[in-house]
Amino acid sequence: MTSDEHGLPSPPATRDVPALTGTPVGTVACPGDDPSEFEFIAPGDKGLRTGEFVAYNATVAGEQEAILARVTNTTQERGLPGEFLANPDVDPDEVAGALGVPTEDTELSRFTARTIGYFDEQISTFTNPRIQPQPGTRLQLAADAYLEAVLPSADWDSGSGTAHLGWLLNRPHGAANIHIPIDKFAATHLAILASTGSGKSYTASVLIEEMMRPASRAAMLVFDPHAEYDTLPEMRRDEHSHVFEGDDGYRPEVEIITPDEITIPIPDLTYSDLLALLDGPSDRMRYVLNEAWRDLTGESNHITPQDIINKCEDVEGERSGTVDALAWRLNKSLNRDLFVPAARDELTDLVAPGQVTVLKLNRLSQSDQQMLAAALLRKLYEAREAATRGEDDAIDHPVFSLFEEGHRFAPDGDARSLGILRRILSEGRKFGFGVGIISQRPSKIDPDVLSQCGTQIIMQIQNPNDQQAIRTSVESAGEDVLDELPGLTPGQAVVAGDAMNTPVLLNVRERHTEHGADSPEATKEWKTAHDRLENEPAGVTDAYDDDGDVDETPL
Ligand SMILES: Nc1ncnc2c1ncn2[C@@H]1O[C@H](COP(=O)(O)OP(=O)(O)OP(=O)(O)O)[C@@H](O)[C@H]1O
Repeated sequence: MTSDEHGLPSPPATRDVPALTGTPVGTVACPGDDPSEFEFIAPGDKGLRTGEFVAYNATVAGEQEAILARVTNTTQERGLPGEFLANPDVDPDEVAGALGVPTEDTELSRFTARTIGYFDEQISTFTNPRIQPQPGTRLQLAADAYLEAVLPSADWDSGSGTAHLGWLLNRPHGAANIHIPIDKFAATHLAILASTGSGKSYTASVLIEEMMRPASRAAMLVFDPHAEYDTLPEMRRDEHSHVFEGDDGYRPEVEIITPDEITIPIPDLTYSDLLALLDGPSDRMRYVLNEAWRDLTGESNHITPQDIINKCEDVEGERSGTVDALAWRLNKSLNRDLFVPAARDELTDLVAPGQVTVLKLNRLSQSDQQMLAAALLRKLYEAREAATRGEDDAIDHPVFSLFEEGHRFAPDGDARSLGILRRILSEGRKFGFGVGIISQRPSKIDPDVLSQCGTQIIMQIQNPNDQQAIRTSVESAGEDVLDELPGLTPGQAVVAGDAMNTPVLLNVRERHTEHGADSPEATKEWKTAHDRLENEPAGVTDAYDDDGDVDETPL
């Protein structure tokens, strides 16, 4: 492990690949079922687990190459006889003694491993030689420094920013750190998928912290329906200055936009947004509104609900029943604090380099959250398109947008935000617009959206439908890796896709800032709330009758 002057892990400094091999661990027994697989035997006490990396030497085109393989399965090869172990009164050591074998040698394991290949420094990725190791070939544990250098698809010489996500599972804390290239997942998008409570928002916060460090200074926008990212301003605290402060005095800006500050400008809506807001409009109402909206948006950047109603009246030529019905519907849906008349002409308050903006959407309905996302994403996307074409430099830097509860914004079904998200995910790379989708229900995400997320961080997933959705949408994670998902514990993840040369299992690192989304400790909070009620001064309504029963007086 390499670290900086503050002891923080730092990525490999050069493209030079360190030696692959390390401690001897086992011996190849035979080929496996699949042409890329082989089986090997190793003593049980070597601590090898599924997901671990082993290596062997082979001659490829006349050159000696060290070949990397991943352990995909493990079974017991030989242990103490079951009939003795079935009797709990018999000490296993006595059995081993009676058999004449030392206890530490009685466990042998048979492992299946899948060949990944040798690391080709010319093309900075693995090449599978498709040569099976001969039975009897010695295997070694792949060295930490080698794995740090070759697992992520980062170009260490380029000086591009990387995110320290954690360290390889099965290795000691911090022994083999994984730094993933930010440019890769910011360009071809990211998905963080896991069951509830498995560490999605924790991992997303680790990524945000990494992206906001001085080496990256990202422009980030977080759609946060559960107010889980409130603690990010801690990045600016002095105690974290060794992590987040640059030599030039840079510190990340954190803008937390609260629900009452969030607005949707009416001129930023489309005709179909308006229709979606209205309660069951008739065909005639649709026609009138369409005409009115086309005229109005061509004329002004400041539109009130009354302006729309007036324009509808112009289209009809009189205050008809259709206009009255539209007026009732428009007032009902648009006469709320959420909608404002003035178009958003400034986006730089929301996205700026070195700034993460968190939109706390917790008091908005799901359809309002989708409407807000649709209007804002369209604006941002247009700005990025214009900047890339050299037509406007309002947002002249890439943008990365993260969606908590991603299935709300890009559901496998209908949502105002789905169309623009699909577009950004398929074309955003050209315009420097990256998206991160976080979700506990991969099966409820639009399959096109999910399959366009080039890098995946997948944590524990139990639900078979969600596992299946990942299998069909995520090409890069092999069956052997996906089989691990149910057994992962919070904070453990599989990382696969564009940011990696091969999938890895890792422990996500600890956050520098506090985690803002811990589950409430229900029993403790009930007791505290009960004590508070008991000690309330006289005159305050008591939830309980004198006899201790709940007071059922109607409210
Ligand atoms: N890498 C980690 N290191 C330490 N603790 C972690 C890590 N990842 C998760 N945890 C712990 O696991 C718990 C759940 O994490 P988190 O809130 O991120 O889950 P989640 O998947 O986002 O859940 P939800 O779907 O309910 O929002 C947290 O209390 C957090 O403290």
